[in-house]
Amino acid sequence: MTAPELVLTPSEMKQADRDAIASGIPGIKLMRRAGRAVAECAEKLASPGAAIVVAAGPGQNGGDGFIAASLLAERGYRVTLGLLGPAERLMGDAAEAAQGWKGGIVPIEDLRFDDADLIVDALFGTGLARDLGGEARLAVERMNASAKPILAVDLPSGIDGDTGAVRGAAVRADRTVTFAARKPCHLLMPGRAHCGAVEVADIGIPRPILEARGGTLFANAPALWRHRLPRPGLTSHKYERGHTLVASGGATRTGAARLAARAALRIGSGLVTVASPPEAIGVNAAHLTAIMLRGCDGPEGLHTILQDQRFNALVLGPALGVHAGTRAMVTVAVHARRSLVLDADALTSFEGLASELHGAFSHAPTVLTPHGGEFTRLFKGRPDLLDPESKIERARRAAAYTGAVVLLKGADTVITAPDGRAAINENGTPYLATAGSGDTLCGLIAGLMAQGVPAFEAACAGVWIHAEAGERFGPGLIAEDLAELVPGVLRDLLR
Ligand SMILES: NC(=O)C1=CN([C@@H]2O[C@H](COP(=O)(O)OP(=O)(O)OC[C@H]3O[C@@H](n4cnc5c(N)ncnc54)[C@H](OP(=O)(O)O)[C@@H]3O)[C@@H](O)[C@H]2O)[C@@H](O)CC1
Ligand SMILES: [K+]
Repeated sequence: MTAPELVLTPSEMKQADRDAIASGIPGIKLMRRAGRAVAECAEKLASPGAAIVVAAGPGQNGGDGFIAASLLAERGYRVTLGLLGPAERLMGDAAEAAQGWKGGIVPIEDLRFDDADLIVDALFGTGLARDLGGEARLAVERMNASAKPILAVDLPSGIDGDTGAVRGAAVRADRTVTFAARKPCHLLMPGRAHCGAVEVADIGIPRPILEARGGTLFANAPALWRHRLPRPGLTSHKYERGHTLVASGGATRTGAARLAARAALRIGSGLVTVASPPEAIGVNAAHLTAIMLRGCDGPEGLHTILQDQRFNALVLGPALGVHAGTRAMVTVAVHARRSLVLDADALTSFEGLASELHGAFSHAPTVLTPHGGEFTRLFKGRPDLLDPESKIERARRAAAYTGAVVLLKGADTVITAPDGRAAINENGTPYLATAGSGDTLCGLIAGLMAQGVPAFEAACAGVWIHAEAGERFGPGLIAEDLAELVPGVLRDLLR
C-alpha cells in the first residue's frame, strides 16, 4: 500500500529540518542536495550552455540558489547571479554556499532578466515574513514581466507557504522544485496556480522525521482512503450495504434530492430512499425507478421514518428551503444519531445561529459541505472561525467547533476532521461548477457512509471521485452525468 502524501507547513518543515540536523545530517548537506535538485531541474528546462539568471535572496532559499548557480556554471551554463541585499549579511549555511560561488554577484536591481533563457527564483521560500516591498517586489515584477521561463526554488517568491496567498506580489513560475514534502501553498489557491508543475526532491530527511513533525495534513488522493472503500463480497447482501435517505424539496424543487439519491446508489449504498413532502410525491414518483420513495411531512415525518433503524445515512439540505422547518429537520436527524451530510439550505438555515451548532455533531458521523459563501453565512459572528487567513485553519476550527467533518469547497477543497486531520484536494476541474454538482457530491459521501466508511475518509473519497468523474467527462458535463461516471472511477480504484 502506498503511504499517503504528507504535506508539511513551513514551521513543521523547519522543525523537521532541525531534527534531521540533530540526527547527524549537517545542514549544509541538506542545502547542497536541495541546490543539486534545483540544478538538475534547470538542466531539463535549459539547453546546454544557455543563459541562466539566478535571483538569490538573503536567507537559506538564496543559499540553495548559490549552490545551484555553482553547479550550473560547472556544467557549462552561462550563469549570472543577483543578490538581494549585501553579501556580508548572508548567514550560516547560506554564507557557506555563497563562498562556493566563484562568479560575480550583481545587485538585484541590476539583474537583467530579459537576457535569460531561464530564471531561477531563489529570493524567498518558507521564511517569507511579510508583504514584498521595495527592491524585492520590483525584482519579482521584473521577473514576471520578462515572460522568460521561471524555475522557483521551494516555492514562488511572494507566495505565503502556509496559506498560498500572494503577499504583495509573487513570482509566476513554470516549474517549482520543493524539498522533502509539499507545503500547503503548493496545493492551495492562488499559490498552486503560481507554482507551475511541482517536483518534490528527496534531500535525505527520513520519512519518520517528517511524520513526527507533520502527519496531520495530506494531499487528498486514493492513498489516503482507498483501503476504506467497501468491497462487497460474494455473500454480501444489499441490506448490509446500508440505506441512504435523502430529503426532497417541494413540488418544484425535487431534482437536487434525486441527483443526490442516484449518486448514493451508484457509489454502492445498498438501498436509497427519497423522503418527499406529500405534494411532491407525484413528481418524484414519475422520475424514480431503483430508488424508493416515502412520504415525509416535515420534521415529524422525518422523525417517524427514522424510527426504522435501517436508514443509516442521511442527506439534508439540497433544495430543502431556508427556514425554521429545515432547522427542525436537522435537529431530528442529529437526535437520531445517523450518519449525516448537511449541505446548502440545511447550512444556510443556521445563518447567524452558529452557537446552535457548537458540539452538535460530536455524537454521530457528520459531514458539512459548505462553499466559501455558505461557510461565511453559517459562522457569521464567529471571527475565531472566519478570520484565520489559512483556509485549512478556518476549516479545522469549524470542525473542532461543530464536531463534524467540514468540507470547505472550492478549486482547492479542504476537508478537515474534529481530531485535526486535514486534506487538500487538487483534482477538481472547472467543469464541476455546474448546477446540481454539489447535490451529487452529498450523495456520494452519504452513500459511502451508509456502507460504513468513516466520515473523514468518506468526504475525502467523495470529493476525489466526484472530481475524477468530472475530469473524465470534460466539456459539456452536467450533473446528471456525474453519477453515471462513478462506476468507471470505482472500478479503477478497486482494481
Ligand atoms: N527546511 C529544509 O529542510 C531546508 C530548507 N532549505 C531552504 O531554506 C529555505 C528557508 O530558509 P529561511 O528560513 O532562511 O527563509 P527564506 O525563505 O530564505 O527567507 C528568509 C529571509 O528573507 C528575509 N525576508 C523575509 N520576508 C521578507 C520580505 N517580505 N522582504 C524582504 N526580506 C524578507 C528574511 O529577513 P528578515 O525577515 O530577518 O528581515 C530572511 O533573511 C527554504 O525555503 C528552502 O529553500 C534548503 O536549504 C534545504 C533544507
Ligand atoms: K523561491
